[in-house]
Amino acid sequence: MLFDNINTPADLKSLTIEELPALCDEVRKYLLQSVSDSGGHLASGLGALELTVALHYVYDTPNDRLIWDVGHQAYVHKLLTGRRDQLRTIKKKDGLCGFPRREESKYDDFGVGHSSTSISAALGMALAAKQQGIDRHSIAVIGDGALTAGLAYEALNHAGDIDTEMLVVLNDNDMSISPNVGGLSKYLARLLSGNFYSTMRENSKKILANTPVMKRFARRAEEHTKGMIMPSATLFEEMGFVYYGPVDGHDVIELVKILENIKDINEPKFLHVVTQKGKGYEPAEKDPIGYHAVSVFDLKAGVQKSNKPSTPTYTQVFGRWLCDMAAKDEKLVGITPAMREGSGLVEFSKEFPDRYYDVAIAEQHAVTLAAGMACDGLKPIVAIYSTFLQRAYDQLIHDVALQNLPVVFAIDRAGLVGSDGPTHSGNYDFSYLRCIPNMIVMAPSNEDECRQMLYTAYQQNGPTAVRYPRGKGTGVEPQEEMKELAVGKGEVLRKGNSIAILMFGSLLEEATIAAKAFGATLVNMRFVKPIDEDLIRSLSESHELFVTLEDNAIKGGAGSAVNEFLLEQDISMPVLNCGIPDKYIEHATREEQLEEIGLDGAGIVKQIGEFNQGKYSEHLKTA
Ligand SMILES: Cc1ncc(C[n+]2csc(CCOP(=O)(O)OP(=O)(O)O)c2C)c(N)n1
Ligand SMILES: CC(=O)[C@@H](O)[C@H](O)COP(=O)(O)O
Ligand SMILES: [Mg+2]
Repeated sequence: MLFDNINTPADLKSLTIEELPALCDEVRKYLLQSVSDSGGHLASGLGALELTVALHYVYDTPNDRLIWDVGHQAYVHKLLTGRRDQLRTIKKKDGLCGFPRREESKYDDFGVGHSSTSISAALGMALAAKQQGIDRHSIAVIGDGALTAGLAYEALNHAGDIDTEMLVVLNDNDMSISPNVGGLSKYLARLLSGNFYSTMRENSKKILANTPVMKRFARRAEEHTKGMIMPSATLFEEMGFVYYGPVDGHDVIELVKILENIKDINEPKFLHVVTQKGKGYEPAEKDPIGYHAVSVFDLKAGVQKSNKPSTPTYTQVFGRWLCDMAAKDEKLVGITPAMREGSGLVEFSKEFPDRYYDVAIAEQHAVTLAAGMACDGLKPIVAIYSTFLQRAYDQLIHDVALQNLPVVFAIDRAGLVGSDGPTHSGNYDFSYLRCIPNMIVMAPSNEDECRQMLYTAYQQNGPTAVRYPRGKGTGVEPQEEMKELAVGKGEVLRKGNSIAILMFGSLLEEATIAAKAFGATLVNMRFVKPIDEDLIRSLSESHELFVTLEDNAIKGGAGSAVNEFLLEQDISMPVLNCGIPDKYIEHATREEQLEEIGLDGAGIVKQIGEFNQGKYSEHLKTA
């Protein structure tokens, strides 16, 4: 077996080019077995497999810089760079990171996870090499989905204008997580049709047209070129790149030859590679969405759709609410930046196709689009992961909040997200939202409250945010009825003695354990902004310690809001702020992450018991 002896790119280079197709078959089998055993991102890696082998075969990594956009497709990169035996640990506690990570390997040249950064980073490294007289190539591998984000064009605009050698490889599989959308996707198809047919003519139509992936692209090309005038030069050439392609991204020998031919051309280069997401595993080829990210599954049976009825996740609660609210109000529109499935908009997109907008990977555009819609009578819901909303922070402030526009931000994956690790954690939205004037910020303690908060947010005339974690909460089935909550009001769940636990968001089970352990008062604060000042004031008169609790950074978080109020009001009151400490929390399960930072029940008990030299441990009820 060829792959048995391949641990580094140097080993790879010992093979003949003719051996590479067989190697790819072995790597594909290994990848499938490993990811079916461990879970992780799969379809993208299958699609980028031959490209990964060819790049490491031709280029001198790690001296040459190779940057993977998003990085979810880089499992084969990890296999070929000394991490084969660890691949089964990927995304697990103390295991490999799910994305390239500088600290993990000298072959991981740039940390990724958020899309569309690769061209900027690769250009930065190309310029650094040039300025320091280092002989080094710089390559960015970016998908057609990632190429829909504005950041990629900022980089292309710069890279194409300066005579610095670098290579941008577009891995075009016509898929984002969902099918790719937008004019660019159609443009790439037109490119295929123009260059595609000329390439096919040159390289003998029979061979290329009959490869499944090229046949599929031929159909796609036809579809998007009816009556079109073929561009004389591609967009990328107009921006200053030398354009090559499209080429079959599963023909590893062809890829090697092309990469060797263009490697030393001293220009900004753009290689358009066409691939199939999920290539080589029929279930994934047929369902690239379902195999984008997988849990452990049986290779023979494939991923099984779980049909056991259980209480809905927060995401499902949102998706159901969106449809129910849309049925009541025709002004409602739903916007997602390329996360239809993850954010729970599949049902809405089917029931209300004319009010559903997937704007591709374009978070900044999503937010300002919503602002424009809100100016002229619509009620937009921006469904977005907390971590990805970070990319549209200025648009949220400048275009929505400053103009006090009625946009609802349905923020999913808030707080610790588990196996995707620090690049995807939503640890900061309390901190980055509550400082913005006009914002209302809510955090539900269970799935029913999530529904009520979404409804409450929708009733407001200004910008609102409801943030909720990945997965399920306390398993409370949402009521059908939607009712408006009193804005800025929390609720006392449990009256206790001298300690009051002020909980913000989804740590209700953990907070309840701690409240019972100390016989403490437990408060569901519900609103981070406006915070329930009257409740805080009255509780301060009957308690001797506040414990604030949040699945958010302590710094600037909800606990800070309590601290600020007490200080402003000259209320002297000890406060223990429990939340995410000022560091990055590594990938693990969410439960392991919470335990690691003392936000599980026992951890909160320990924090309270040890606070101020154990002053309050006397209140600890004997077990
Ligand atoms: C800024 C940002 N928004 C959204 C995502 C979520 N996301 C991860 S992969 C992906 C699709 C990427 O499509 P493409 O670049 O074509 O890669 P492919 O999966 O097709 O290989 C998206 C939207 C992200 N990682 N970063
Ligand atoms: C790579 C990427 O950014 C997405 O695939 C992300 O991993 C999805 O996260 P969820 O699995 O929480 O939807
Ligand atoms: Mg793609």
